[in-house]
Amino acid sequence: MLFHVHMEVAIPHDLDPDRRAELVAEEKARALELQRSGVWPHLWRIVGEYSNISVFDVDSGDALHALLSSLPLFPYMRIKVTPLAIHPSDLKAQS
Ligand SMILES: O=C(O)CC1=CCC(=O)O1
Repeated sequence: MLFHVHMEVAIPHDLDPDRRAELVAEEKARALELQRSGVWPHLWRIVGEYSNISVFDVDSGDALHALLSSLPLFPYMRIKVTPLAIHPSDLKAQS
C-alpha cells in the first residue's frame, strides 16, 4: 500500500545543540536505511519549510504507524498521512 506522508519538523529551540545534531544524524541514517530497503521510495523537501513530503510503500496502516513512530525525530514531528489508491486515468493503470 502506498501512503502520502507530510512530516513537519518542530524541534524545540531550547533542545541541547549536540542532542539536536545527534537526532538529525540518526534520522538521516534511518531514512537512508528505509529508502534502501524500498519502503520509503520518495522523500522530498518542501521549499522554504522544515518539512517533507514522502511516499511510503508498506503493507498496512499499522506497519506505517510502527515505522513512523520509530523515527528518531518522531516526538518532534507533526505528521499527516493520506492513503493512496490507483487513479483510473493513470496511464500505468491502462491495459
Ligand atoms: O528533515 C526532515 O524533513 C525530517 C527528515 C525525515 C527524514 C530525514 O532524514 O529527515
